[in-house]
Amino acid sequence: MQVLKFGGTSVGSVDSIKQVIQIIENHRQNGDQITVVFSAMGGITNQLIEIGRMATTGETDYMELVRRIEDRHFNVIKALIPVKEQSKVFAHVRGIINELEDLLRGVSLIRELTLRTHDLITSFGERLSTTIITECVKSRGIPAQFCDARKIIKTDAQFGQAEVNYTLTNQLVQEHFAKTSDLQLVTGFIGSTEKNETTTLGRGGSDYTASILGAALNAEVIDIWTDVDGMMTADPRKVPNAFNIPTITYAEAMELSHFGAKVIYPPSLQPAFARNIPVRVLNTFNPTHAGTVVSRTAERRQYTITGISSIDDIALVNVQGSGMIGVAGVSAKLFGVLAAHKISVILISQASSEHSICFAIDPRGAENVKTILDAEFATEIAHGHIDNIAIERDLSVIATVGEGMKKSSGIAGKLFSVLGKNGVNIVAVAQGSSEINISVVINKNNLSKALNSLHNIFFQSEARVLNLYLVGTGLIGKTLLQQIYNQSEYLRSEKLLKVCVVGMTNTKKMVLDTRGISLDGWRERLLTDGVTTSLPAFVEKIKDYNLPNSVFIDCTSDKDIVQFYESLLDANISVVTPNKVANSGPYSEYRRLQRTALNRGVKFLYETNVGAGLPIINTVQGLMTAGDRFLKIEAILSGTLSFIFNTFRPGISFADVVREAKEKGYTEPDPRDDLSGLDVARKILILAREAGFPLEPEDVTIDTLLPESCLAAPTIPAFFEELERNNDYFENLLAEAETKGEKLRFVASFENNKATIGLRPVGVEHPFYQLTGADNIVSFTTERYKDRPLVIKGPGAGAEVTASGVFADVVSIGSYLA
Ligand SMILES: NC(=O)C1=CN([C@@H]2O[C@H](COP(=O)(O)OP(=O)(O)OC[C@H]3O[C@@H](n4cnc5c(N)ncnc54)[C@H](OP(=O)(O)O)[C@@H]3O)[C@@H](O)[C@H]2O)C=CC1
Ligand SMILES: N[C@@H](CC=O)C(=O)O
Ligand code: NA
Repeated sequence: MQVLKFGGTSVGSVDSIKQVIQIIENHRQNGDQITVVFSAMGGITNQLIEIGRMATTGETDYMELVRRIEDRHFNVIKALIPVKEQSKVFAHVRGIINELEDLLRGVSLIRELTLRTHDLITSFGERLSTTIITECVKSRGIPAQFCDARKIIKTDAQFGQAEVNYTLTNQLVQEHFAKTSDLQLVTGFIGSTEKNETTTLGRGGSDYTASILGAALNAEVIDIWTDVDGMMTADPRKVPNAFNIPTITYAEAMELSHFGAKVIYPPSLQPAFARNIPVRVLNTFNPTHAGTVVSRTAERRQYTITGISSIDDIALVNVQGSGMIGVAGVSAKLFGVLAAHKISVILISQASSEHSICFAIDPRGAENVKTILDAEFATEIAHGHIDNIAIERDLSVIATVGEGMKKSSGIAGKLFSVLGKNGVNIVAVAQGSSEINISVVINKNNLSKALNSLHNIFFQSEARVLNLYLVGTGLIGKTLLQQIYNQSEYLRSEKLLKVCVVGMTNTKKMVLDTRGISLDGWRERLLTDGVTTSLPAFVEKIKDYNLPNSVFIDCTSDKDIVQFYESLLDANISVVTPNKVANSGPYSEYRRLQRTALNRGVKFLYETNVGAGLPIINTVQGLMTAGDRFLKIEAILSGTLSFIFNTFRPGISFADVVREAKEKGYTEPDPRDDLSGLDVARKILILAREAGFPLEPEDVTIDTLLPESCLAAPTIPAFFEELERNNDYFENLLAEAETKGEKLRFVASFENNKATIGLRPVGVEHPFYQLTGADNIVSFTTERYKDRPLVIKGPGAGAEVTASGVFADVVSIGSYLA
């Protein structure tokens, strides 16, 4: 025997009832012996409750609602039962509705609704749905019988939530089923007392009916047909990556449902559980999906945890005081009084110091709880043994559930670490000794971020999402987007990293979309959906979204944007940038950003500040971490100037060579920054700082290579004009060097706390002499690299190598967060 149960949405419309009948027919074709339980059509039970309420107040409009209920059932008859059989069924249903109307008239007369009458009113939902479906099934030639559960499920007289008399019920069920071979279609949710008064079975009612029948008939399986593909690893409305759980134990299902997973109500499965009958949760609207099997033992799984659930709004009550330490009975008194007032406690946590106990409750009852406890502990509070009862609101609780957590170490570590890296503060923690649930209380505004980052980390085979916000879609920004686009498949399959650009902006337009901006059409998206740029608004939105694993990428050379870095880092958002402005201002600002990132456990990365994608900053940081000490740095740090002095020849215009450097993507957005030496000054300053020296910008001496008039040029076109005018000056510089067999190199050096930069002619014996193209070279002399320096050399400017360095920083954050 198999027991099937169809919930409210499954029997909620003509189309869905057709689906249900199809499922029943499939079972019959397979030769399965089945019994089917039905809920009321979706929404009807609530309407019946409302009708009952209206009747007690004397409102007569309830008749209108009764008509609507009747119409909904009549429409099913019209659609699914052959015309010539309809009138008989209409009459039958009308009879049931008449009974309801008589009852309501009575209620309306005495203006009183007892729980007993309430149960009787709500019983009509299941009676109506099951009646019409029985007729539909019979009209298809299937021998079927309507079975009113009130005849076989016997309960006590606790109306609203009656207790089942299993001995009597089992006997009645077995007798009933022994008498007939017709398919039994049973009303869910209802039963009756021994005096035949109608009762209801409380929360999870129809599932409970299926479970009672399954247990009494020793069914091989109970199928709960719903409108979702079984239970999910998390609520898919909050965690888009949530997926189906194929098997789950009763205990896990119980824990998850306590924390808000509402697909089934596991306590109602207790009779099935006691007899070790598996329960399948299936989708009426996707019947071939395997759903979820709930059973005593789940098969071995891929993941250590089974699901994550949450209660979105809770309040935490904190009872603390020195008078609690070592005093027996405080918690007994506390929880005794809560129980006496029927206050349900969601979670409890007590530190072993016994100094405080905190517990979570429904926030709607918080004021009441405070009043109760203030009264109960009035003496202790008056004597100062217990502090005032404190209530904290706007909190959520997240439960991480799984049998796989039992005796497996590192789970809590992982949980706290991922929340920590995402800046989610943990207010309280509880783990039961069953070890299948770790619950954390957090601020409500972090709920979505916490759920998503936990889901991401525990369900490892799915790619972890890295959420990127890009400012600047110029040369470097657009090249970066192209590289991300080209590499996304590799990152997803080989690094389990899903890189998702969720915001982008330039000086004109900005667009934000938490679902991600498609990278093969980002320009169009920016044009069509973009709104006028406002950097403060962009940054505020990023903080508002509060997405896990967020990275802000600044691909501008803007000076003002850096003012946002600190608050972003403070909000646990990592920052990656090729922009040198933040790191080359006052030392205190540089230091503050480093500290903020460190304190927040997020990353501030800027490898491309020096030598573009060449691993220069990482190398310096590596040496520093390992305890080396820097003695001297000598370097060529400008790709632009390298290129210029490797290309400029007598007879070629110097200005044209600079133009060519710009076209090749080597220069700063404003090439005056390269030619004036400012760009190199920033780089040597950053290198010195990374090497542990607290230099200020004014500590860098610049021997400029430009004539005064070029330096003073007010615009970029005027600058190029000045370069044209000074062509002789540059030719002379070159000629002078060449006569000595030397080459011109713009060299930066740092030694004895002093940084200098300037044009230096270098002879053939000098290591910088051979440099070609736009290459950079850096030579580090340190305590450990003293006899021969550590040298890094290669292309130090250009869109591809720079974007690639930015990209590498971004991906390293992905690995760190994982
Ligand atoms: N080229 C190279 O080899 C290297 C460059 N870098 C650094 O990379 C950075 C970017 O350079 P590059 O791509 O050439 O510069 P571009 O001028 O090509 O692009 C800058 C982008 O930033 C946008 N932008 C500027 N200010 C703002 C603002 N306030 N708000 C929003 N958007 C803004 C611009 O918008 P719009 O499009 O509307 O003008 C543009 O899209 C610079 O800091 C540079 O120093 C670092 C290492 C090497
Ligand atoms: N304009 C710079 C680019 C890298 O920072 C250069 O020429 O080196
Ligand atoms: Na670099």
